[in-house]
Amino acid sequence: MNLLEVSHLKKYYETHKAVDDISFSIQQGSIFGLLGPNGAGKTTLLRMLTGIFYPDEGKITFNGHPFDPEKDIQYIGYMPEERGLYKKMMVGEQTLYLAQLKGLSKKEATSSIKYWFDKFDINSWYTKKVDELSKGMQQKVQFISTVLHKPKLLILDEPFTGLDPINSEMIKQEIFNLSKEGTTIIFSTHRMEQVEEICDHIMLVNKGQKILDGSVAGIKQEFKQGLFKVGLGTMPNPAQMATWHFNIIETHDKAFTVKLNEDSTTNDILLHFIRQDIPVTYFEEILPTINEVFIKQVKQTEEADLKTAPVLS
Ligand SMILES: Nc1ncnc2c1ncn2[C@@H]1O[C@H](COP(=O)(O)OP(=O)(O)OP(=O)(O)O)[C@@H](O)[C@H]1O
Repeated sequence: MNLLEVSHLKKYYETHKAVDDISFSIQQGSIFGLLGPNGAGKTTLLRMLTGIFYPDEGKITFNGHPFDPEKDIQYIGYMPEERGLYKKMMVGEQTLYLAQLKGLSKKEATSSIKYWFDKFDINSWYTKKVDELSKGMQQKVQFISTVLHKPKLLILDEPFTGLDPINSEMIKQEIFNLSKEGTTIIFSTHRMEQVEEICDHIMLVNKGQKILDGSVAGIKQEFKQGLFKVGLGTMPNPAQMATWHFNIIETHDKAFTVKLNEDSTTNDILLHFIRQDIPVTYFEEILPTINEVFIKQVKQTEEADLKTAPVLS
């Protein structure tokens, strides 16, 4: 089931098209990565999904019905990139206030706060002012404040900024746990290695438009280039490497990166060595990283834009 369906969404700042006809859907429980270079329109899009902005055009369907920001906001948790805790308020008092704003009773809020503060072992922070916490500690409080009301849709904008590796790991595990329990997560970041580790689906936007949308595994398959790593037990001489089935791209000792030619198959690579009695110690397909796909796609749209731009005389 899709928790969110977005259809032909548009948002303009005067004449500038910040979000320009974007459509996509997100399955319940998915961890969906929203990617794009600076100024692509991600924040504008997230603000429409959280009811902060109304779209100029298009439709958002949330949990099977037309999105109603006033009613649905209690089912959404949004951790924006600019953090929004009140600096002079005590941590406990503040989390209680934020949970009640999201519709929890005082009793429910207190019990949820206890659960999360125990889990993160931060009970001693309860009576501290936000001001007295480090940036990373504030980040943890902000994360807790975003999930206290058990949102159906959790939107996290750069949730790991300022966190050390241990705290990043803790938050990452919580993201996985929440997804397993059925929470749908939109995760916006510029850190591509985190996208590979965390997301099951990604959407890439540039200049307000969607340029790629699919499962992480599917996108890696779509952009693969027939590259393989072959490890050999003995060093072949140049004549033993010569074949029309593949080209050698890189050599490291007895390990080779090869590019398969279009009419050949992976078995042709293996047979090439086996027939010559050269032992194959390992064989692995090299898939592109999401970072490589991101750079390739963004560059491609920039080049296409340059070609269609009017020539100034
Ligand atoms: N309040 C505003 N008024 C006018 N233009 C705006 C406003 N907010 C954003 N923009 C413009 O809209 C475009 C999209 O901005 P947005 O903040 O949504 O991008 P982003 O993808 O979140 O970028 P970043 O990764 O840098 O945070 C940019 O060109 C930006 O300059």
